[in-house]
Amino acid sequence: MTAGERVAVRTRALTKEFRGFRAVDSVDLAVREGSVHALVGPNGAGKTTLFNLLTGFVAPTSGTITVFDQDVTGRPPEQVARCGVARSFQITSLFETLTSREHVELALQGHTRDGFRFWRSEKLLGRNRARVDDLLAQVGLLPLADKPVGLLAYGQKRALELSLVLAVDPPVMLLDEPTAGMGIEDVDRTIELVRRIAVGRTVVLVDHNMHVVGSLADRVTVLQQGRILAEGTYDEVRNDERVITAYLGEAEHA
Ligand SMILES: Nc1ncnc2c1ncn2[C@@H]1O[C@H](COP(=O)(O)OP(=O)(O)OP(=O)(O)O)[C@@H](O)[C@H]1O
Repeated sequence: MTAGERVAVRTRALTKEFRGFRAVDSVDLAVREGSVHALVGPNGAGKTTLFNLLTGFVAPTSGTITVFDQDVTGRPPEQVARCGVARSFQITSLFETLTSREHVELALQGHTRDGFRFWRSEKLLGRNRARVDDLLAQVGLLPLADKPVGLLAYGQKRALELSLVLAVDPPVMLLDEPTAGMGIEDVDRTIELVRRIAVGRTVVLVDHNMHVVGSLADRVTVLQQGRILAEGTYDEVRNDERVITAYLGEAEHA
C-alpha cells in the first residue's frame, strides 16, 4: 500500500450513548493518511462527540478506534496524543498576559518534557528559540511575538492556537472549527494557513463554514443524528439529495 492509501484514523461501529441517547451511532470512518477530512452536519449531528471520541476526551460505549492500526479505544487523551493525534480547541484558552512567544515556548517545553528542568543548556535554549520563531512565522505572528496575547486581534489569537498544535508536530491534527467567529478576511487567511500546515499531515476538520470545507477538504463525511448520512468529495456530498434535505430540514426548523 502506498502512502495516501494508508488509513491514519479508523473507527468501526463507533457508538456513544448519553443515558440511552445515541449521539454517535455505529460510525465507520476511515481518514486517509495525508488527507484533509471534514466532518460536517446539522446542529446536534454528533460532530463534537465524534471529535471527542477520536481524541480520547470521551470514551465510547462500543466500537473501536485505531490510529495507524494501533488500537486506542478507551485510551485517555494523553495516550491518544502519544500515538500522534493532537487537537485544537474551539474555545480560546490562552493567557492574556503572556506573549505569543511565551505560549509557544510553554507548548514546546510541555511536549519535550523540559518543562520542569530549571537548568537548561544555552544550546537547548538556542535550539528552542529557533523553533519558536519558526512556529510563530508559520502562522504569521513573528512580528507580534512579544506582545501580550490580550492585545491581539481575535484572528491572531486563533492563529496562535494553531501554532500551539503545530508545536506538538503531530502526524494527525484535529481542528475544531478553526474559523468559528471570524470575519471573511480572517477566514481566508486561516484557510491558507491550514492548507500550509496540512502538508505532510493528516487533518480532521470540523467546520460549519462550507466555504472552508469546500476549500480545504479532500473528503467530507456528513453526519446526521449520529450516523453517517453521506461521504465523498465536497462536490459529491453537496449535490447529494439526502444532504440537501438534511440541511434544508434544519433551515426550515430554524
Ligand atoms: N454530555 C452529553 N450529555 C448528554 N447529551 C449530550 C452530551 N454531549 C452531546 N450530547 C447530545 O448529543 C447530540 C450530538 O451533540 P454534538 O455536540 O456532538 O453535536 P454537533 O454536531 O457537534 O452539534 P453542533 O454543530 O451544534 O456543535 C446532541 O443531541 C447533544 O445534545
